Amino acid sequence: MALFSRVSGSVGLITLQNPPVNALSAAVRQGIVDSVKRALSDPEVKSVVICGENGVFCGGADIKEFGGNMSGPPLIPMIHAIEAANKPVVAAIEGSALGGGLELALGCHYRIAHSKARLGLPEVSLGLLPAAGGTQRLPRLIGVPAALDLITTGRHITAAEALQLGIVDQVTKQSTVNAAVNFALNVAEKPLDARRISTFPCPHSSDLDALFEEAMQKVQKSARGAIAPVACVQAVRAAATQPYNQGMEREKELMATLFTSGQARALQYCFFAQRAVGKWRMPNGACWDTSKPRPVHKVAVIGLGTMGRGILVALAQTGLSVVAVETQEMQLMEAKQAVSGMLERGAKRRGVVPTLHNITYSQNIKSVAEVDLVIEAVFEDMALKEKVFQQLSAVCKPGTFLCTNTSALDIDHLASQTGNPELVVGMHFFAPAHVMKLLEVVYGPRSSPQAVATAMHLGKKMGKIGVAVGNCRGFVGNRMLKPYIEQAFFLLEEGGTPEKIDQALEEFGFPMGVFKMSDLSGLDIGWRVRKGDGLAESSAASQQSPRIRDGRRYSPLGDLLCEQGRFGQKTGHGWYQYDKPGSQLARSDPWLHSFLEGYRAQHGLVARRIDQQEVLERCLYVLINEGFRILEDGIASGPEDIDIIYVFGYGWPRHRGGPMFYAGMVGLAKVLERLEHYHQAHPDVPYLQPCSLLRRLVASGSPPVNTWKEVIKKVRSQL
Ligand SMILES: CC/C=C\C/C=C/C(=O)SCCNC(=O)CCNC(=O)[C@H](O)C(C)(C)COP(=O)(O)OP(=O)(O)OC[C@H]1O[C@@H](n2cnc3c(N)ncnc32)[C@H](O)[C@@H]1OP(=O)(O)O
Repeated sequence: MALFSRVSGSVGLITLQNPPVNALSAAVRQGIVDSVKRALSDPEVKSVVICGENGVFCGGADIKEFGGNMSGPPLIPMIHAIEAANKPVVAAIEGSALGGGLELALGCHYRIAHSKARLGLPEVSLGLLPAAGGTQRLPRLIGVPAALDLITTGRHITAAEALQLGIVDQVTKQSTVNAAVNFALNVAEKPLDARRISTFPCPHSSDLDALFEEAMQKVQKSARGAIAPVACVQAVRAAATQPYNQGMEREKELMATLFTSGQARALQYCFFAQRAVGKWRMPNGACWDTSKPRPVHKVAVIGLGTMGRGILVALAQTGLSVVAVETQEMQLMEAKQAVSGMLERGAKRRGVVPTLHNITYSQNIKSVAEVDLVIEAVFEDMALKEKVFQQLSAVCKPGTFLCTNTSALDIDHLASQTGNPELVVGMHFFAPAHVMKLLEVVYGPRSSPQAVATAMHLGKKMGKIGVAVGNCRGFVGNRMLKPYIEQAFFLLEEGGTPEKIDQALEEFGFPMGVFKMSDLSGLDIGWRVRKGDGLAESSAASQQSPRIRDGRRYSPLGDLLCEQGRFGQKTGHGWYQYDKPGSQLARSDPWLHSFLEGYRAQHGLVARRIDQQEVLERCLYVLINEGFRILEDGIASGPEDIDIIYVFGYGWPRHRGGPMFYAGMVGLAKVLERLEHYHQAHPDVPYLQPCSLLRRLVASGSPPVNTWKEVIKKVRSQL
């Protein structure tokens, strides 16, 4: 809805009403159309202000309407009618003016924003473009380069930046509606011709071709196969090179292609999935409604290696007081310097004061006695973590939450080392922890709902997307990664190369393939785990067949590289070679190729040609299959949890919606058929055996992803 009222005698005030973000639903659009007509026909009204209820101007088109039948007045003529009005229309922007909301404001003759408002055209992140004239008006208002930046990145800007760019005419710290009404009173009789953005010429540089070529190259490089950013550039190009009406036709044509694309569906699914995971639910039904987080004022981080430092930075940036404990003096000094640098650089980027004074450094674990929550980030070794948890349990005040940043170890076992296992949860951050958005909050069988609520709440404060998951080896993300990496190793044995396998995965949209990723994280990490599991034995010492473990196919390739001291980027050699230890540019390594040839010859393996399709099917479907097992086991509460973990923690291309959504797009029957096919060819690889939940979903007609939870409930109730 939109409410019309008359204020200050002659100002027509139109208030958008659609909580929580005043999205432009059919009813809101109808309300605007009716209110504008009323304002223009009322002789007492001399000027108009458009604002949003509850301190939010407008969050844009109603995304929930996109999947269905879109009724109600369309946006474009509605905005044209506002721009063509013969009375001044002022947008009073508080909170957010995003997407269609900003396009509505660009149709107004003036824009006044509150200093805390955020503006942007984020349609690209939903697989769309600003198709209510945004691609045509914005470049005419602020020039091509600035418009390209905002439209292709979808970034939200502050009111100050909007003022600097010329998007808004005034910024206020007072009541925006009052400021806009006063402004409207002042401009009531002013001519409007120079205020209609669609009539502006598009300001250009002399070499438009070069400018757009550069923009297109930049966008294609970062888009990783997403089509919307490319369409955004094409639409802005139309604004720069064609008259407004023709540009609008081009915008419409490009939008028509995007609107029905699978990518737009995937990206919109991600939008809602991200919000759905924020409303976590444990198997016992605990959620925000039943479990309130306990206030956390003081936090401790134990262990200042790479992960601990990142966590410390993220915590300090929230303004919380943090105690940082590192027992090794040298490591403590290095960490202190590194953390200060990270905080200073981050503060400079954000134009704020660095929060260095929030941190107290100590070598003594007893200094955490008064904190409300501890995040342990010591080396990934169970014996060491056990000891730390025993110490924490002894020194912390009663009620302190004890969290571990383990990426795979048993939360329940660590909880059993303490006097209060209900206070223990996992907080699994992703490297670099001050940058990566994902946080797996892992509950064990004894973790209290309040501990989960507190960890989720703290994560949100740190700017993380928390996903609450159950306790199992590797939790969700790393558990699914294991069969994915295993398949990549098998593909190498069968004739693949790191380059070809990585290329297939990068063309799919991952920022880096499995082997480059493994070189980056360090091959020794997996080696240590495999040694701990009794899998990786030195080839000389091994009593077992080198390629079989417990009757299952096993590839010792990773172990053999580690035996050679090839740990990846940090040693200058891994699956690739690097100019020097620590360099990032991966180059093909002839040594590796002859090593693979020798290995195949030694084991009687005949290399065959492996195409891109096989790489994708084997690596991705096996990962998806494990995702179904995770759902069946109740470790993740729904496919959205898995998808958000993969999109935000593992580089899964967002425009493909996450692995579980992707499986639905490919067709569950096809995923099942290909898994059966590969399992038949490799019966000694249990991960390839299709999971029973997948079979059940296919048998029940492959229902859409948002209905799987019902099927899962049934399957689990029958177990
Ligand atoms: C035919 C098309 C023609 C023209 C092109 C125009 C296209 C568009 O305008 S597309 C939409 C562009 N807008 C956006 O992408 C903004 C999306 N929203 C946000 O970024 C944020 O929600 C916010 C910054 C506006 C507010 O953030 P926050 O306060 O953190 O709240 P939440 O994100 O949790 O959202 C609360 C609640 O609102 C729902 N919601 C938000 N935006 C929309 C929307 N545009 N349409 C429908 N629903 C929206 C969101 O899902 C949450 O719902 P739940 O509480 O049920 O989870």
